[in-house]
Amino acid sequence: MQTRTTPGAMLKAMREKPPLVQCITNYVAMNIAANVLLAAGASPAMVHAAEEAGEFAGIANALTVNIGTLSTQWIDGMQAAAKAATSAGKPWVLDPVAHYATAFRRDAVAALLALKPTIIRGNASEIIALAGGESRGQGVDSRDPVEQAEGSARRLAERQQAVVAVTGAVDFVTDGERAVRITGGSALMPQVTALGCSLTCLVGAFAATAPDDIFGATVGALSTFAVAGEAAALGAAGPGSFAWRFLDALAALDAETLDARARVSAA
Ligand SMILES: Nc1ncnc2c1ncn2[C@@H]1O[C@H](COP(=O)(O)OP(=O)(O)OP(=O)(O)O)[C@@H](O)[C@H]1O
Ligand SMILES: Cc1ncsc1CCO
Ligand SMILES: [Mg+2]
Repeated sequence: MQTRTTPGAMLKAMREKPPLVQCITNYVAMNIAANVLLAAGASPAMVHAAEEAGEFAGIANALTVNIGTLSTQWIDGMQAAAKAATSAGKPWVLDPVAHYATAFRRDAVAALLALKPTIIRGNASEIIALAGGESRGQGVDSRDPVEQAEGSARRLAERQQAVVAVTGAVDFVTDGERAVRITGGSALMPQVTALGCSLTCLVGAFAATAPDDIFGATVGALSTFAVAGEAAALGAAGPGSFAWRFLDALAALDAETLDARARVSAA
């Protein structure tokens, strides 16, 4: 492992001092993402209005920005919050949902990238397109394997001076120099909408807990999903029962089990 603290130690620290995480996320994800953060031990707040998003970022410990259900008013809130987080030295995470699909999304993401996100989390199609490649994504769904996005992720991390996380069957995390793969999870995860969006919020929670180890925090959050996903899949009959089992598995996960089951290898 190339991180300073283990995922389990970070999970424990997060539960001992729950971070306030401002999540600007989409209408589809709001409920499940808030429940995921509560199950993991963080305090979520879904605050996006332009009138208050910047002010709220001043009191939150981390910010996450997801463009899933975008509108002009939301963009103003996202930019105000990102600026406030950056100027207060707090980590913020960008989730560029389907940014390749329309000019509106592409422009919004370009403006957000200019505000220097600390971490970028997306699926393989999103990360390939963000680095300037040809992606096969269909709407919000990835149609590319993560292995194909590894080079794109490294280039994007260098260009943006950010940690980049690509998720899928095997996750990949890089800061441009270090890189790891994380295995685990379940094929049922992409069958439940907005689990990726929820993971982005959890990455924010881990980053709030370990702001001096952003790479390790990202690996910690992804490992938590991988281990909880694997546990939830054991008794699941399909996406419906997987969804509630996943929340239960997250809430039941302890630091020792996480560290014993997390499979992180250098890439
Ligand atoms: N085939 C798979 N096997 C195991 N885990 C998976 C698989 N596909 C996705 N995951 C896991 O699901 C979680 C969400 O990642 P995914 O790449 O599906 O996000 P996403 O496409 O942004 O999702 P959404 O847009 O629906 O929120 C991650 O923890 C990832 O590791
Ligand atoms: C289905 C969907 N549409 C816009 S955002 C979202 C959630 C998964 O990204
Ligand atoms: Mg997504």
